[in-house]
Amino acid sequence: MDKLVEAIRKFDNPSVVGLDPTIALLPPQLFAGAREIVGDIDTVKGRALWAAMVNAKFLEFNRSIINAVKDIVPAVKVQIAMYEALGPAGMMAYVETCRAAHEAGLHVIGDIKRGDIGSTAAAYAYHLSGIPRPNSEIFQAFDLSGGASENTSQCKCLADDERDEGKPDASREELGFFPWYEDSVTVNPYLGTDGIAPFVDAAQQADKDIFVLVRTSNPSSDEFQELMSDNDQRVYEHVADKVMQWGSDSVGDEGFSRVGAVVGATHPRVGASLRARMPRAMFLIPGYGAQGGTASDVAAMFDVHGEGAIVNSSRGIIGAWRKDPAYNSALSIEDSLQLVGMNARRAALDMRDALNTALKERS
Ligand SMILES: O=C(O)c1cc(=O)[nH]c(=O)n1[C@@H]1O[C@H](COP(=O)(O)O)[C@@H](O)[C@H]1O
Repeated sequence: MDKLVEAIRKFDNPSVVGLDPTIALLPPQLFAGAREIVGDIDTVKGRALWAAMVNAKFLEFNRSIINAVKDIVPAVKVQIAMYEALGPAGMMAYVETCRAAHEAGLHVIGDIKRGDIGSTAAAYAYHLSGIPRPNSEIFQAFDLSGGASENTSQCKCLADDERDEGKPDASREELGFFPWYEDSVTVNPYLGTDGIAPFVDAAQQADKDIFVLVRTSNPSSDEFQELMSDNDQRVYEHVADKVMQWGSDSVGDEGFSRVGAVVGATHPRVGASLRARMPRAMFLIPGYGAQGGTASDVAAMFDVHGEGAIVNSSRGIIGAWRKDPAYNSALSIEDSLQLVGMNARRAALDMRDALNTALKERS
């Protein structure tokens, strides 16, 4: 987590902007003329065109936000569900969003919330470690290796593209190619250690991080997470102990392991107790703003130095333009996107200031 801690310090801002676009969060003028372009929505072609158009607009919208906040926030969290919902083109919009954020110098948290049996988790973990070269196990499993020169050259070509951008170092080159542009991903611990271990290994290999769901922000999260076990511990406390264990071999120079914890802003008391229980875990704290969490709710989830946590707001930032009286439907696309960016920036600055004030006031 060293790089994330450094980025937070650089901007004196422990917050992350969530890029969770939906059609309702985009200014309607972005879809002007959609009917003519899409034609008959009840045809396969019409729906495919609509999905492609929405994805292109998501990307345009995200870029305007990234540009507006890249000099004041350290990170973005990109929620894959919003893109996946639109089919294959959505995955490209996800990747291009991550790429745009990465190229703007932002730390990219891929909110992919994966978790599965070990062999499947190993495949998901390629989000971090990169897609392997053709002579490696995953290609053999799909029978794509064995002298398949075409595949070899395809992979080499993708690696070359990256080399041209001057990104990967030699060890990354050996691993494979990196189409996702994520610095960390979220994972679900419900399947236990074998579902998490591949992510920990991949993170270690690729100098990246993971965030494990420990105490989530949503209303029914207590159905399982608060259950009491035989030894008087709640389920989320067991998960917290596992997070510490999974991260024990990867504590960085700043004192945090590669295995962080997701703790909802909507549980201030539990969050404070988890802080003490997981001193080496960086917290990713969603639930600020739209879900009701406030700066004073999350202040106790930071460590004594006011570090060790990053707070996410998605709708509260990317949808801030909707409350701006300066918005009107006659604005041009360019002007509406400028308004989106300006409001996102203002909301992000307000959030930064609120968090820093709450951190100062608690001591
Ligand atoms: O892992 C997450 O990021 C996450 C965990 C959690 O407990 N609660 C939670 O809201 N999230 C995510 O954080 C974002 C919250 O969005 P807003 O409520 O709009 O700020 C969404 O992408 C959620 O999927």
